[in-house]
Amino acid sequence: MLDLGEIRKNIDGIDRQLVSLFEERMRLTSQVAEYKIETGKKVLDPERERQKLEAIKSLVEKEDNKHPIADLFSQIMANSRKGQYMLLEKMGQTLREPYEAVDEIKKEGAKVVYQGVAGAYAYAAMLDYFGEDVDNFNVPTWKDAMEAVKEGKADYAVLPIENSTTGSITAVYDLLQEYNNYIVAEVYVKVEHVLMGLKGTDLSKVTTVYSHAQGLTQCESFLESHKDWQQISQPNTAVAAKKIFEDKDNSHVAIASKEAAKLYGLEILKTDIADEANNTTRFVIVSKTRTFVKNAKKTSIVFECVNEPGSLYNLLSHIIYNGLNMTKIESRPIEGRQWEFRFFVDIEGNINDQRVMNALRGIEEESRSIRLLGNY
Ligand SMILES: C=C(O[C@@H]1C=C(C(=O)O)C=C[C@H]1O)C(=O)O
Repeated sequence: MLDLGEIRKNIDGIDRQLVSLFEERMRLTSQVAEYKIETGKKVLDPERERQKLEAIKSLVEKEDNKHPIADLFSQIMANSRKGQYMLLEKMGQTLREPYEAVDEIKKEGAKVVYQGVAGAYAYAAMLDYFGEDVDNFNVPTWKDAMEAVKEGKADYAVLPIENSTTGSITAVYDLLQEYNNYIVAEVYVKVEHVLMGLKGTDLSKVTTVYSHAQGLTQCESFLESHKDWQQISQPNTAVAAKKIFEDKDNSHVAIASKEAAKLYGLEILKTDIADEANNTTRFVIVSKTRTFVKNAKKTSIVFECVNEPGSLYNLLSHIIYNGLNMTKIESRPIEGRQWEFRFFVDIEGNINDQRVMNALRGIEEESRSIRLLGNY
């Protein structure tokens, strides 16, 4: 009968040796880092790593151990690189481009662009962030809003990035990649649909309800109890509200935001009519300048990795290794390279946080490309 306790004691002895050898190896790789700091040589040396893995595989006696030993040494080398990036960042050898750190994003006198019409949810997000008196204008598309910021016609654009029920707004992610604009803030707007009509509207005499198709779908249960109402969709909810105001027919009602009701002087006939009580959209405030608030808590990046096994896993390992919390990952196809993707990632932390610096450094060194999208 084998003695489990005895076997485990032997394993413990071997592990002690492995740990001490590992630490000795890490000390040597720190010296390599010092050499690299002096000479400007890159941390990752793929050829050396390839040769190392081949050499290590040839050392094993048992064929079955070839794969596990290569796996183990890949991890050891990846960790030695992470340690080296940490040293490089600590020594001030950062690759990060400079940015302007401010106490607050400047709102006074700012010109703001949003997509849609007054009373739409982007409009509500803008008022929420910049205040009721904001100098603003609107454009037909999200791309127009990005363009207005790029050309300096607006200081900031307000763009929806994700909805709690329907998910990411992928077209906006693509625009963040296409334009060199930065995310400087975010705003969460609860999409609260209300029923509105002309002052004194009698619900029992209503014949027609206008809204955006999404608005009608999102209030399905409420509309079930008004089956006799004809449902007519409009380009967006604010246009539906405007229609009620212009048509002056008190048998017509609209489903839109509270802001739209206020803007067109309509009476709110019923609140909270959406099926999903916590329907929220997250908007980002985008600027042409690299200006981030000092107390920013979230870092957004976009990177591309090479198309080979484990490459995404390896890049994400920089986030895990530095103990950071990843709050979002979104993949989007890369134009002109079929079935290759770029990844948009949000992590908790300020870009001056040592752990964030280390992780971004590692991803920067080992990805095909990386761009900082914002810190807010
Ligand atoms: C330690 C070095 O840096 C990196 C890590 C390696 C390792 O841990 O063996 C090997 C090559 C480099 O990618 C080195 O260049 O020797």
